[in-house]
Amino acid sequence: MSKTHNFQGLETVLQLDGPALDLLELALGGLADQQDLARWLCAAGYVYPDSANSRRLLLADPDGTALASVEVRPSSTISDNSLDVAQLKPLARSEHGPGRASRLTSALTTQSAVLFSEAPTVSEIHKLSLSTVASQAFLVLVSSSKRASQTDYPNQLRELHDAALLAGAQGAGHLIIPEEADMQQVVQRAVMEVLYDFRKPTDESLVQQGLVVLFSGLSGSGKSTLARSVMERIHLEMNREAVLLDGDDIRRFVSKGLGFSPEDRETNVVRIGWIASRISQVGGIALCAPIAPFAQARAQMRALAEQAGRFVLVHVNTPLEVCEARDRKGLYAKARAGLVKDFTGIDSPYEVPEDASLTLDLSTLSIEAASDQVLELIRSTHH
Ligand SMILES: Nc1ncnc2c1ncn2[C@@H]1O[C@H](COP(=O)(O)OS(=O)(=O)O)[C@@H](OP(=O)(O)O)[C@H]1O
Ligand SMILES: Nc1ncnc2c1ncn2[C@@H]1O[C@H](COP(=O)(O)OP(=O)(O)O)[C@@H](O)[C@H]1O
Repeated sequence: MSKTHNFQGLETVLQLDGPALDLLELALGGLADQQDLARWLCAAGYVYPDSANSRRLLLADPDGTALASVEVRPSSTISDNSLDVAQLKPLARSEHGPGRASRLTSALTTQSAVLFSEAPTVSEIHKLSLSTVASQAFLVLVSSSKRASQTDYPNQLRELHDAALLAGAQGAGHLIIPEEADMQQVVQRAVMEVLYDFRKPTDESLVQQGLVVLFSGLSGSGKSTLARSVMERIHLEMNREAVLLDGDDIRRFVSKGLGFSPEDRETNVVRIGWIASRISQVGGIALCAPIAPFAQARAQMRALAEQAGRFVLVHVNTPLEVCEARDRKGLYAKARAGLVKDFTGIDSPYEVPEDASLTLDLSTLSIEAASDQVLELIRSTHH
């Protein structure tokens, strides 16, 4: 999610993520409307129209480098709950994203272009090399931000550059257009003359969508046991990559040193959310099994995950009495005796989720029956 803070105490800095950065770059290069950028900033919750009394913002990349400054004010169109942007000024060159050197961010004024939506096929290269105009052509791969974040994208770019060499074309580059921008308009602004348009209708179902599943519940409720069973079945039955981010492992390797105060728990859960969303971004399935007792941290995890792909929350609501009776680690006994403080369910709260896609009581359901339900949910979120 976006981060807003003051830069050297002077101006508000908005740290943008992938699609917003792509849109900013297009707007700076004259390929997208500044107004599209304003709408995106509002829709994604970066700025709120009613709180913007004409102010200057610095738009930064995730490293905090300010790429542009912009003035925003509430929209002059009364019905439009958005912002007007003015004076969008570049400050630094972008360095994020794949294939930086061959990325098109302003109009190709001198060359004619051949458009692709994936790496050129052998027959397309052949057709191109026979053409009398091939030597004037520039090959352009037109992609979305989502497509460009997939792991095979660098390969596609390499194949595009090879194709340009083989066909004797002028060169190759790629245009990354976020879903929020008008693709047709960007292409028209970027390319003066289209020699061939080899683009194929994009079938989104072919782009494997990532998923984050959060199993939240009390210690001993069965989160890890269930998540492990789900992971094995995803590998076997769906032939997909799934990674288990177990609460205990994360505490050992990622959140070592953190305790169980509400602040430390939030930090822990958001870290898991960040790692999970990176897995999801490349089409993987991340299964997370922390207690995650607080709604606020779960919401942050959801926001991170939904930027990358899908998110589902499974509430493992095995009753406290059962978890306590299991007490595999003896921690409930210690908590009751006051030897362990801030123990969830004893002297630290568990806020029951109101946004769970599934609620499973593992004192009455077998692991097989529970994992059947989770698998069904996962399949239904994957078309
Ligand atoms: N005070 C306190 N409260 C709750 N749990 C405690 C506590 N101290 C240690 N443990 C052990 O730590 C595991 C929970 O860690 P999590 O990272 O999942 O918790 S949280 O999401 O950050 O709230 C949890 O493991 P699981 O049983 O796998 O859930 C406990 O074994
Ligand atoms: N139906 C069930 N589902 C999940 N766990 C069960 C079930 N019945 C018994 N158990 C036992 O309960 C314990 C749950 O522990 P674990 O999966 O580590 O929970 P958590 O990760 O929520 O702390 C395990 O020892 C598991 O064998």
